[in-house]
Amino acid sequence: MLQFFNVTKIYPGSIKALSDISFRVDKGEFVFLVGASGAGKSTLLKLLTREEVPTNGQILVSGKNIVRFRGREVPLYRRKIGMVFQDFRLLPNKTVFENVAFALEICGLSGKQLKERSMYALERVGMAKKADRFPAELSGGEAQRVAIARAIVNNPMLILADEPTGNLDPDNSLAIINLLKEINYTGTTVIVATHDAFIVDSFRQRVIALKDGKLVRDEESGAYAG
Ligand SMILES: Nc1ncnc2c1ncn2[C@@H]1O[C@H](COP(=O)(O)OP(=O)(O)OP(=O)(O)O)[C@@H](O)[C@H]1O
Repeated sequence: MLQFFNVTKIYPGSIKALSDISFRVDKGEFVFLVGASGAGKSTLLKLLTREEVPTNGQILVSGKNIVRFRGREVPLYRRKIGMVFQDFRLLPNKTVFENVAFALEICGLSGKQLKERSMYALERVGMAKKADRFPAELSGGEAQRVAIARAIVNNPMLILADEPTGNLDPDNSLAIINLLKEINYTGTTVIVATHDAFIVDSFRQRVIALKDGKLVRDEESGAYAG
């Protein structure tokens, strides 16, 4: 489903964030991307969302070289990816329902279908009953559930989560990763960047470890530390 070929990313100022990275993730896999702060995890995710382009190397997603995308290809590609962030990034002046529906509106959906699909996504994350609340009225765990509903409402092929448990306590962290696992069971590929050792050790999934921009470990059923 996605493949990195010898990807290097050098930011202005000669900062080498990623160095000669190659790996492949198949459809339906669940991957923890681990590494200390500054190891290059966010850069790798930004290459996948096409917020950044590699300095060298190629990235294939669903058979397409995303490095070569031009113009309209980029927003169309991004619609197929669900993003989840540490700080939730919900729109404060929109309700829970509106936050999720907004992702569909951008794609031109309206009316009954928009309502049904938004409510179904909220049901999947257990937040339908709070559809009319505003983000400020939610706990961190609830806010992250809504963010996940927003990420899945378009039926993405890929979910990228950048430190999704960074603002949550251990119980909520487990619940959020369990939710991402449930979504993964339905065939969506999931990549979670994290430095939460407790989470990684609890779930024992594939682990790709970065250190100083290099891929230093790729293990099935891995632990946080090698
Ligand atoms: N836009 C940028 N311009 C210049 N340097 C950058 C930029 N973004 C990241 N870097 C640098 O690239 C390296 C990798 O950063 P990155 O954010 O990918 O690491 P990370 O593993 O996600 O860290 P964290 O867990 O703290 O988010 C770091 O040295 C960082 O300072």
